[in-house]
Amino acid sequence: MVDYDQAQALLAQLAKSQPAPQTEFIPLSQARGRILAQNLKASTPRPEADISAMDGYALCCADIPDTGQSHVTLPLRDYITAGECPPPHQNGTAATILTGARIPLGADCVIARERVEMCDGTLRLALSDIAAGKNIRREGEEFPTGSTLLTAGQKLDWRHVALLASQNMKQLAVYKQVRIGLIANGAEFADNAQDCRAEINTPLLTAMLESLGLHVVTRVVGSDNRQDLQNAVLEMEAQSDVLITTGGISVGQTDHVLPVMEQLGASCLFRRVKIKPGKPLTVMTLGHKPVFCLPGNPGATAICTLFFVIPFLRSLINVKSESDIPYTSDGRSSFSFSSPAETTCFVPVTYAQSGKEGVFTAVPSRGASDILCFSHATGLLLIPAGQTLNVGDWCSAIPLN
Ligand SMILES: Nc1nc2c(c(=O)[nH]1)N[C@H]1C(S)=C(S)[C@@H](COP(=O)(O)OP(=O)(O)OC[C@H]3O[C@@H](n4cnc5c(N)ncnc54)[C@H](O)[C@@H]3O)O[C@H]1N2
Ligand code: MOO
Repeated sequence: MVDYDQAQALLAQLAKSQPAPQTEFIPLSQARGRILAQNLKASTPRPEADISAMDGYALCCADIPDTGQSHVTLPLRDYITAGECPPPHQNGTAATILTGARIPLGADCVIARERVEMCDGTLRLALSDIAAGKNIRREGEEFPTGSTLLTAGQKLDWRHVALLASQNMKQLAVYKQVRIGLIANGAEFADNAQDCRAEINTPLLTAMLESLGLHVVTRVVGSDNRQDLQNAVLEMEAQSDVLITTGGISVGQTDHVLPVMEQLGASCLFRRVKIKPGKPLTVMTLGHKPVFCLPGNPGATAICTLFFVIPFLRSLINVKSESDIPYTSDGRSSFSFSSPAETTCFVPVTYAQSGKEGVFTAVPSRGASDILCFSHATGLLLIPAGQTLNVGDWCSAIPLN
């Protein structure tokens, strides 16, 4: 049995010993949720050229005669739409221009259509409306050529897809998805069990892990038969990079995960951790493949995944933590809690803003099997073994959403 810090140190070592993530090229349409494996510098600025921000009329301020009048008239010449390269500005005229169209060389101001009057094909506009640069989006004002747009390790969502599209990227390099083989086991999950129970852990873990950009394959072994479990392990091992089992890792007569793994030649990285909930957590390696054996209680499974499995997988797939929801939130505790001398405890909490500071409040939990507490909580606090959290203490929580 190891303590929390020893388990984390062993997992960090195990992560280092894993092969470097492989990359592949995918089309932009499949980029969402994947981890970028290349840096992206702008080869095209945005906007690509000086363009009009309004439907209106392009003119050159220097052309406007100072007549001392409040209004001025200009003949209308060209008609410029987005997608065409307009001829240069003609002195003393205005050109009709649509939003997004390129500003003709020599023009430096756009007056919105609704600000002018038309009289016999001539434009009448207020002098006070005319100002150099008005309603013009300048080339590169969002970003010039050469600016860094994205860096490797970025988990891609619609924001990054927009940047990739701006560079006309049809293909991009991403890390190959780490494949997770997920096995739940227990005779209570067979459809025909006398006392059939709802199987929660594979949907729970799939939802957690897929949101990290991982590829998850699941298998529920609805029996307490050791051979069935062994067959499932072999089948899943062949199609995954990391194996996760839930249930059957404690000391009951039907807890077959450990003996099956040992029979298949797996070595133990650690067996049980001094944490609550989640004590039975065991990590093994089958060949080079990491195997996380999580306790069956869904609350314990969720906590072990958040504090052990996900940090391990994040380091494996090179994902930058700032590219996701911030990994922790900080605030003061509104309650006190003491962890036993040797056991690190996890407490579900809510987080609310009070003045300039966040405040954590404990959410009641029935322990390792409780899943409702997570829906009432926004985060989890870790209270190290032997330590007391007092009211007003500053602390950090892992957010749950
Ligand atoms: N004599 C001892 N008994 C137990 C100990 C111990 O140290 N000595 N540890 C307890 C702790 S702590 C935990 S946690 C559990 C973990 O046991 P297992 O990992 O072997 O899990 P199971 O016995 O298979 O199941 C426990 C519980 O969770 C339910 N479960 C399991 N899998 C799922 C699933 N996929 N979906 C929903 N619910 C699941 C299962 O029905 C049981 O109710 O052991 C304690 N016992
Ligand atoms: O560790 Mo168990 O998960 O507390 O019930």
